[in-house]
Formats: sequence, structure tokens, C-alpha cells
Amino acid sequence: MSLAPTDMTIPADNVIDVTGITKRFGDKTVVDGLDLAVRRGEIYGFLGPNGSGKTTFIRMLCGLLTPDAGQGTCLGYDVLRDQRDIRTHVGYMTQRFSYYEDLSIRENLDFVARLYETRNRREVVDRALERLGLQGRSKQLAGELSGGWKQRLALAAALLHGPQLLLLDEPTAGVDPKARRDFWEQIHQLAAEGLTVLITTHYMDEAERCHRLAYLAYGRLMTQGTVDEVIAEAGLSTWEITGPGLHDLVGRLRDLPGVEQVVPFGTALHVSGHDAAKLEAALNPLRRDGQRWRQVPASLEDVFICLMDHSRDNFSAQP
Ligand SMILES: Nc1ncnc2c1ncn2[C@@H]1O[C@H](COP(=O)(O)OP(=O)(O)OP(=O)(O)O)[C@@H](O)[C@H]1O
Repeated sequence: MSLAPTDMTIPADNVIDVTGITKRFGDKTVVDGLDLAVRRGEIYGFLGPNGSGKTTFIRMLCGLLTPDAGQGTCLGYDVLRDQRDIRTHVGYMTQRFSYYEDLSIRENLDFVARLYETRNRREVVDRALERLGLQGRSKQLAGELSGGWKQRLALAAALLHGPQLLLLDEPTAGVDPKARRDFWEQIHQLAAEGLTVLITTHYMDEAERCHRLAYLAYGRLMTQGTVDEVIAEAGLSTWEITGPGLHDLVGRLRDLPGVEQVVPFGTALHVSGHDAAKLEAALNPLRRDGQRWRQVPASLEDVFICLMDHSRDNFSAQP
């Protein structure tokens, strides 16, 4: 499939470059003064709890919603004025499968190609089928496909018109690990060819596959950077405890000075706080024979849980 530039001019550096983007629904500010710059060829992860404003932000970026405040460009187009141009040049994969279940894969792709008034439709659809490994199933009805194949169809459709920016809203939700891995290989291949990707996900392993990422809570940007930068900036000290008696330990740990979060991780507990000395002093008296206590680097999940706990709910208490 061709990902060659279309007829537009894109700034060499930032494909997305927006500041102060804000959206209100009634008295709720669901996206609150968001700044974001994403470079060409970057895979940028967007994380945050349910309802934190990720989809709303993406819909503003791709010209489906108008921001109430803020400014900037997407693919060189003004996000307030040039929404029609943006819509034409962006590939958007929505959270819900939105293709015709009673049409085949090929018919669905052909339909999308018609919407974009694509020239050489047959050839373009053939290339899309080939690229996504869908040739063998081209006659299969979309409604009969498993989650992983539906996701491939949706990705093929989002790429059909040769966009330079792909906005993916939880594309792998409910998809099995093998299909998720294949999907990410595909995304990295596309990025290597120059496509820019903004992707929302709740999976930590996927966050770690992004070049950079941002974490949102209640519409506000809590942190952004590479995985290492985000972890370092959080400044969390974390202890991992394994062995017997962890269940009883949880309750005793939670109210100790210096302990800010206690999270079970499989057969281990992660105990974190920002003041390393205070945390260690609080933990020391609780050590028991047979348990293993060790200091570990904070994980991305530790950091995100901490950010969520410390963020203020500005959704519920507005005048
Ligand atoms: N059209 C709308 N009218 C009113 N409220 C809306 C509308 N669209 C979204 N919201 C609200 O805005 C907030 C942010 O929703 P949004 O879907 O952007 O979050 P999200 O981070 O994408 O969540 P998820 O991870 O569950 O997909 C939510 O409280 C949601 O109920």
C-alpha cells in the first residue's frame, strides 16, 4: 500500500503540534489545556483511565470535534479552521468496529475506497489485502471474523487512502496476544516507512512499545516522555516483597508513613513512595523470615497508578 505523501505539505518536524486544547461538555471540562507535539514517524502512546479524555482529544485532532479553546496544527492544517482537510488526510481507527458485518472484507474495503474517491480502486484494495495478509479471506463476511481479523480489516481500511497520520483508539482491546504482537509489528513497520501513529491503550506492554507516551487523568496531561523519562520523572522508590503472609501485610502497609501505594503484582507486592528513606524506615520492622524484600526500579504501571491516585477529580466538582 502506498504511504507516499499526498498533495499536501507537512512541516518536517511536528505532524501534530497543538497547545491549550480544551473541550467542555456542559459544565465538565473533559480535555483541559492539553499541549502535544508529535514528530513524523513517531509512535506516540496515549494512556489514562477510562473517561480521562483520550477519545475526545483524538476526535478533536482528526477534525470530528471542535475544541472550545486552544490552537495548533495537525498535518500542517489548522485544527480549528481546516477540519475538512484534516479528516481527508488522517486515518482513524475507532474503538468500535464500524464496518458492515454483512459485506465481505473486499466489499468493505471497496466501499471505503469509494468514500475516499480513490483512483485505481481495485489495485488499491488488492494492495491493502496483501499488506495486511487478508487475501485468503477477502470473500469472508466481516461479521464472521474473529477480533484479530476484524482489527486487521479496520487497520487496512484506515490506511487505504494513504494517510500520513494514523489515530488508533484502543485498537487491540479484546484481541489475543498473538494478534496484538502481529499488530504492533505492523505499526512499527508503518512508522519506519514514515507514518506517524497516535495510539490509545490500557496495556502496559503496548505503552512500552511506543517511542514516547503521555498519561492523562481527568482531562489533564500528567506526564509525557519516553518510558525511561516518565519513570525517572515520577521519582518513585519501590520495594518488591515475595513469600508467605503477603495478604496480611497489605493491610498493615497501607497506613504507614512514607507508603503511598501497595499493589499486588502476581505473587509479589509492590510498595512505593516518593521519600525513599521514610519508606525504608517504615518497612524495615515488618520484614519476616522466609520473605524476600528487594528494591526494584518502579514499573510504568507503578507510576501510572501513583499518578492516578494523586490526580484531582475535576470532573465532579465544578461550579
Ligand atoms: N458527546 C459527549 N457528551 C457529553 N459527555 C461526553 C461526550 N463524549 C465524551 N463525554 C465524556 O467525556 C469524558 C471523556 O470521555 P472520553 O471518551 O474522551 O474518555 P477516554 O479517555 O477515551 O475513555 P476510555 O478509556 O473509556 O475510552 C467522559 O466523562 C465522557 O462521559
